[in-house]
Amino acid sequence: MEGKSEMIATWLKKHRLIYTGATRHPFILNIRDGSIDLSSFKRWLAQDYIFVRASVPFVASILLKAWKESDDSSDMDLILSGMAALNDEIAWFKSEASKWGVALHSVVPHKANLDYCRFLESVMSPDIEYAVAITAFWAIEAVYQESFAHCLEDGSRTPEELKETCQRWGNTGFGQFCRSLRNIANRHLEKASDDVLSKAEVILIRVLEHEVEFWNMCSGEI
Ligand SMILES: Cc1ncc(CNC=O)c(N)n1
Repeated sequence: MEGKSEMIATWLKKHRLIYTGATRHPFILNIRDGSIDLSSFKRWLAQDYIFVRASVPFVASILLKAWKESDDSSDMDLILSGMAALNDEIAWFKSEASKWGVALHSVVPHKANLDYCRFLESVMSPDIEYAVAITAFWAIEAVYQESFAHCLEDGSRTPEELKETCQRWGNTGFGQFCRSLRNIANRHLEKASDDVLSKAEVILIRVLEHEVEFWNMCSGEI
């Protein structure tokens, strides 16, 4: 197989439409142009809190795979920093929810969220190779980074009260974290068999589809 060195770039080119669908979703474009409906934002806040909690065991499973399978101990340091960020994030969701009057304990997860959390659980299986799982982790984080960074670019009209949310994932430190994850994924994909490569490509597409469904759920009237 030719050119295994930048698999992520190859796949992003190949699956550009779905990637753009996930990172430039109307939900994000509506934050960026200031037309976001606050009930949609609150729905996102409540549902994402559930998703972020489900991300903790997911990231823990990746930490375990890195410990077992990686040849580079700095992988673990980065993944551990991702876990620490989730801890801060959970505290942030609680304070943000109380600011917006959203009662997190009574939130019922919607179908798209349940489906996505079930998908995360499937990737936690010990049968899923590290290269595949880290590709999924990168994609999950990259979608949020690219989406929220877009809301902070010059010319955006993001409402003042939503800027802190956009900063959470749109900041340059998180951008660097995503680039480091991408480098780790590329390095492991380079050594992977064709079978593992095709599994990683499928996982990447699944993540992007789940992200689109998640935004759809937040935008909808349900
Ligand atoms: C649905 C979804 N996708 C990605 C992220 C970003 N990861 C951690 O915060 C998130 N919070 N929610």
